[in-house]
Amino acid sequence: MGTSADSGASAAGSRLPIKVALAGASGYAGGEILRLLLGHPAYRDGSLVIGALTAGGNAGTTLGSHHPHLLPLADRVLGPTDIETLSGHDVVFLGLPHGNSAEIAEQLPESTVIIDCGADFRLTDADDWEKYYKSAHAGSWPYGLPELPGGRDKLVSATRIAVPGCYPTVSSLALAPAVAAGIVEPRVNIVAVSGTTGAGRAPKADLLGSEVMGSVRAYGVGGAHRHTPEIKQNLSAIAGADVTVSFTPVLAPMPRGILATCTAPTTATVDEIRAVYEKAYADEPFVHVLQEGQLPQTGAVVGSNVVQIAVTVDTDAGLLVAIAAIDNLTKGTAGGAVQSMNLALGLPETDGLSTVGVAP
Ligand SMILES: NC(=O)C1=CN([C@@H]2O[C@H](COP(=O)(O)OP(=O)(O)OC[C@H]3O[C@@H](n4cnc5c(N)ncnc54)[C@H](OP(=O)(O)O)[C@@H]3O)[C@@H](O)[C@H]2O)C=CC1
Ligand SMILES: CC(=O)N[C@@H](CCC(=O)OP(=O)(O)O)C(=O)O
Repeated sequence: MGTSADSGASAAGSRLPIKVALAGASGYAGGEILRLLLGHPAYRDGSLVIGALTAGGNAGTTLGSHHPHLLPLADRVLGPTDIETLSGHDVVFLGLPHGNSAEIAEQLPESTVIIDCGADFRLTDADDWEKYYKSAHAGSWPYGLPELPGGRDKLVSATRIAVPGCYPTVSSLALAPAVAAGIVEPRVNIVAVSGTTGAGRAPKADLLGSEVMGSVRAYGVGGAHRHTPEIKQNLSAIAGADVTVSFTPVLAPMPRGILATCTAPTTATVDEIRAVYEKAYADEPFVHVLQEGQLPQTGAVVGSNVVQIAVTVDTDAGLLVAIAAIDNLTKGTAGGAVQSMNLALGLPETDGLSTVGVAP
């Protein structure tokens, strides 16, 4: 890890107490950010304070009416998501639907650390953005995935951070070591099963309990899902050349978690591959490469910021098989956002983030 507690104390010290605002507090990502902040050592010792909390149509209601588990903040009334409410903070988290971040970001001072959980600033290629999001490209910001090669350096002292999508987080980390080491051909296939909180909280007919329970279904197939270019961007940057990505998301009847099964052609042995992964992630506090014979499961990472990864080789098929699990709301959004905040402010990177899940 590149950030020491000592340098953290001095960097954050220049802004103490750190005042944090959150836009989209009634949503799933917003609720999870607040859960993590309430357990953050800086909040507990008073050096981080939680300021404005905002929403869209739910402005004027209490946080507790949306997140009854966030008891210490239950009586807070959500404000409107506007510049007046969000000004005057050191850190502003944006947990808003895509397309809402740029207008807010451009009105806040450069010195404000803005951490966007939406997609608006993730893609560097304007054509990709326009093809998948059907709107004008707002630009790109440092990408909030420190475990990617060179990823951490971009976040230290950053004042604008784009938190990755949940599927790109798990898929990129599952494949990055193999791609970086050149032990797979640059053609990867990813099938990832997600819980329903990945779709957000806004009501949608095909996400009604009775539509989702007791059934598993693919969606966004055939390269249509907007996370395809994001995964391709990450892996191609690591490879230094184009990586072809086939990505198929699958919706499962569970609230949290993603299990991604990733394959790529290889001639390497399982021992060679394991050695590559163990070396790549040896110093990463949140990436756990499992022992031979163990397999990741979403139930083991609920509420934690951990990515569990297992790697093996299907020798008959000539394929590397990397399987990875995350909690989409923690490492897949809010945990990644808080980890990025820690790096940006020079706080210890792991502060407020558990490696211990909730099970069963
Ligand atoms: N859920 C996940 O696993 C992940 C989510 N993300 C991203 O995080 C962001 C938030 O997602 P999530 O929390 O799931 O979404 P939710 O639908 O659960 O929450 C959205 C939040 O934004 C507010 N909001 C909606 N429209 C507007 C608007 N026009 N102006 C102001 N506020 C508005 C909502 O307020 P109100 O209640 O008033 O409508 C709510 O607080 C999205 O960009 C999403 O893509 C990223 C990775 C994973
Ligand atoms: C289950 C489900 O619907 N998941 C969401 C992805 C959630 C996420 O990470 O996405 P963004 O931040 O890019 O919206 C989807 O497929 O659209």
